[in-house]
Amino acid sequence: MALTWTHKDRGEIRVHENLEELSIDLVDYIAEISEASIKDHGAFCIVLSGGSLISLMGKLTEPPYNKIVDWAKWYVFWADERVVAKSHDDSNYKLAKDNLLSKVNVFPRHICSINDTVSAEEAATEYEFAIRQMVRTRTVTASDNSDCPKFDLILLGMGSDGHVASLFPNHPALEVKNDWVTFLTDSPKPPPERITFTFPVINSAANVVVVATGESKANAIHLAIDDLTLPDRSFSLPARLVHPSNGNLIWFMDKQAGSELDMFKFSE
Ligand SMILES: O=C1O[C@H](COP(=O)(O)O)[C@@H](O)[C@H](O)[C@H]1O
Repeated sequence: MALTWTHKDRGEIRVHENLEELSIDLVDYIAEISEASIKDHGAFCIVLSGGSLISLMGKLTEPPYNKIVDWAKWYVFWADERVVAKSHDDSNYKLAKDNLLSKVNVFPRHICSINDTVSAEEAATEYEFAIRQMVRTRTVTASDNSDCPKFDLILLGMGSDGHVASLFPNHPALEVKNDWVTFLTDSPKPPPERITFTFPVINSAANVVVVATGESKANAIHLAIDDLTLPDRSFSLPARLVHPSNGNLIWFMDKQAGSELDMFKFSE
C-alpha cells in the first residue's frame, strides 16, 4: 500500500511499494482529473512528458480506463520535446503515440505537437503561438493570476540530475520568465536540441504531477522535497522549482526513489 502524506509546502507525496501499484494510482488520478475537468469546462487539457512516465500510463489503454475516459474531450500537449523527426526514436511525440495515443480515441486534431521540420527556435515559437491561439479561443483555460495558460494537468518525469521537462540544472532556460516555451541547443542529455515549457507555465497549471522511479532518482527526490540545510539549499534543482502558485502538486514515486527522503531516514 502507498504511504501518503502532505509536506507543508512541497505538496502531496505518494510512495508506492512497486511500479504496478504506482501505475494504477497514477492512471486512477489522471482519470479522476479528466472527469472533473470535463465536468467543469467541457475539455481536459493534459500535458505529457517523455521518458519512463509514458509506460506508467499504459493502463489507460486497458479496461476499465479505455472505456470510461471521455477521450473525445482530451487535448494533448507536451511539456518538452526533442527537436527530431516525429518518426525518430528520441521523439516524445512518437513515444506517446506508439504507447498511448494510437490505442485510444483522442482526435488527431486535438493533439498539439511541435513542427519537426524547423529549427528548435522556430519550433518553440510556433508551439507557443499554437497554444496562445487555443487560450484565445478558450480551448485552454487562461490563468487568473498570470499571463499563462492554466493546463488541467501537467505530468512531469524527473531525471536523476533533478531536471523536469527540458529544464536542466544551471541552464539559462530556468530563468526564462516572459516566454511560455523556450528552446535549447545544448541539452546536457541527448539529443541536444529541445523545446520546453518554462516555469511560469508549469507553475500556472491547475494540477502538476512529478513521477520518479528507481534508486538513481533518490538523491534528486530528497533535494526536491525535503527541508534543506546549507550547502544543499543554495543549489537550485529544477524539480524544486516546481511550485504551482494556485494549483495542486503531487509526487508519485516508488520506494526506491523515495528512499533518501527524511521521512524514511528519520523513522529508522
Ligand atoms: O529527457 C527527458 O527526460 C525526462 C526524465 O526521463 P526519465 O526516463 O528519467 O523518466 C523526461 O521527463 C523528459 O520529458 C524527457 O525529455
